Amino acid sequence: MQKRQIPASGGLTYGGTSRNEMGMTQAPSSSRPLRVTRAPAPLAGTVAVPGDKSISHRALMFSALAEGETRIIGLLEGEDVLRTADAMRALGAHITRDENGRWHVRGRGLGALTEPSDVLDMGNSGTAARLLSGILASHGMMSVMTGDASLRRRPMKRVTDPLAGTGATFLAREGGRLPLAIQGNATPAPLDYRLPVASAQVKSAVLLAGLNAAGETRVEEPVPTRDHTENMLRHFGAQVAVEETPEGGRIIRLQGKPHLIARDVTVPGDPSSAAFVLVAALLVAGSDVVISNVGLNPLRTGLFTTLREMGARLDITNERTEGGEPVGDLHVQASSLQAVDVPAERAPSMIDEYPILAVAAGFATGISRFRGVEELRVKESDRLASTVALLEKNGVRTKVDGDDLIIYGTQGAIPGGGTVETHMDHRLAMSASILGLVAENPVEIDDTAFIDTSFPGYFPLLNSLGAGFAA
Ligand SMILES: O=C(O)C1=C[C@@H](OP(=O)(O)O)[C@@H](O)[C@H](O)C1
Ligand SMILES: C=C(OP(=O)(O)O)C(=O)O
Repeated sequence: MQKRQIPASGGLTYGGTSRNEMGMTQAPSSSRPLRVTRAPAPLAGTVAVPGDKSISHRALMFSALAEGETRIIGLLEGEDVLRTADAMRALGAHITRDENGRWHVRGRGLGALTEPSDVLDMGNSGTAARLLSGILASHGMMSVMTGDASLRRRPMKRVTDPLAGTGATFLAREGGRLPLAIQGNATPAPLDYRLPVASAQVKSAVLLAGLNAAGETRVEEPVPTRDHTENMLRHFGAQVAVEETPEGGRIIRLQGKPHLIARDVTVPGDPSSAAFVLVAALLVAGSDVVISNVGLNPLRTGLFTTLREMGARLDITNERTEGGEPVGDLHVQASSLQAVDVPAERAPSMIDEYPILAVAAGFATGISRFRGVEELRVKESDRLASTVALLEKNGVRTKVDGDDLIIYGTQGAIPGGGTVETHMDHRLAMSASILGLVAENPVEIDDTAFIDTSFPGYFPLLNSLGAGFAA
């Protein structure tokens, strides 16, 4: 198995993917299949998961738009985020990593990014592609963005439709998919947009385009989504006002042309990564685990609420605020879980956690229903279909009812024995690995390489708790 190196100032190598001399992503150079057998013993110990992916992307992008040098502590060094670092370098920011693992970004200042001389390759990352499109649309230059086979399948019209209102023009493939050519506008018009889907990526793309637009950019979201963009833009000096609507949504107003100034950013542990360790500890009998320094932004913690409703023994200790975000330590003990009915409004606060919640529901007692999970269809894989296949192949019955997913719990007796296809989806691979730890028969996973996009060091971390993965 080849290990990806962390670059000091460029020249990335990737574990799961490779690039040709044009900088374009090739099919995964080598897949990493894995056979997972039951955990040999209870999981025990204390671990810290890598930095938050959403916050890490934003820290690199916003610091590249600020004046001065930003220091980032705890940046996620996963492939998705390294793609963003690579892209911001290609746009003129100076980005390095020091020997203590801190990242330094010398920004260009708002409106001062330079035209990239080559295609920007966003790899597997929807967040990188969508947020960057807002920045590129509002700079007077021509750029082309692409990604790997998974990202090239994902919808981009959800961002290019609103961004066209700035005066930028886009040329994309059928259905608005990558590769995407963008002719940005140096004097973009500010947007006033109501999100048709609950998406923090679309909200952020519109807000980022608004940075370089004179006047006020307004975004209305029917259901609140993660607000890291709003929080971090304020941290860098922008004026962002947020108002709750009587219907439970939010209106965000950004004043254009702020003076963005470099500020240190401390990245908390990613709750979406902690989710896998948490569910493993809940399901492997006798486990007792602490996950320290996990981000607890209330727009990210829907899984914790849901697991508690299922009967999880989950305590949050040492709650504090770090770098403007709430953080704490999770203490989790193996628990006997009951089925749950997850309301649709909760989906944005746990959107990436459904595959691993599905494993917990498959192990639980009773019939669970996850309501309104249609957005799962447009992730790294069609996660509704791939989560169903993960469970069904391992002997757990499921049903898709419109946009709801129904899971028939096995009362702690998942048969296993299936071969799981992960479709270039890191969350599917991690969910399958946890299912394998508690299933009665070994589980085969076709490829675990994409785990490096969001959770480098995943298997060693779980093995330090006693999981016994052969990876
Ligand atoms: O803004 C972000 O950082 C993200 C938003 C979510 O996507 P959507 O905006 O498509 O829901 C999430 O699934 C993704 O992993 C990260
Ligand atoms: C959906 C995800 O990420 P992205 O949209 O950035 O590819 C994810 O990490 O689960």
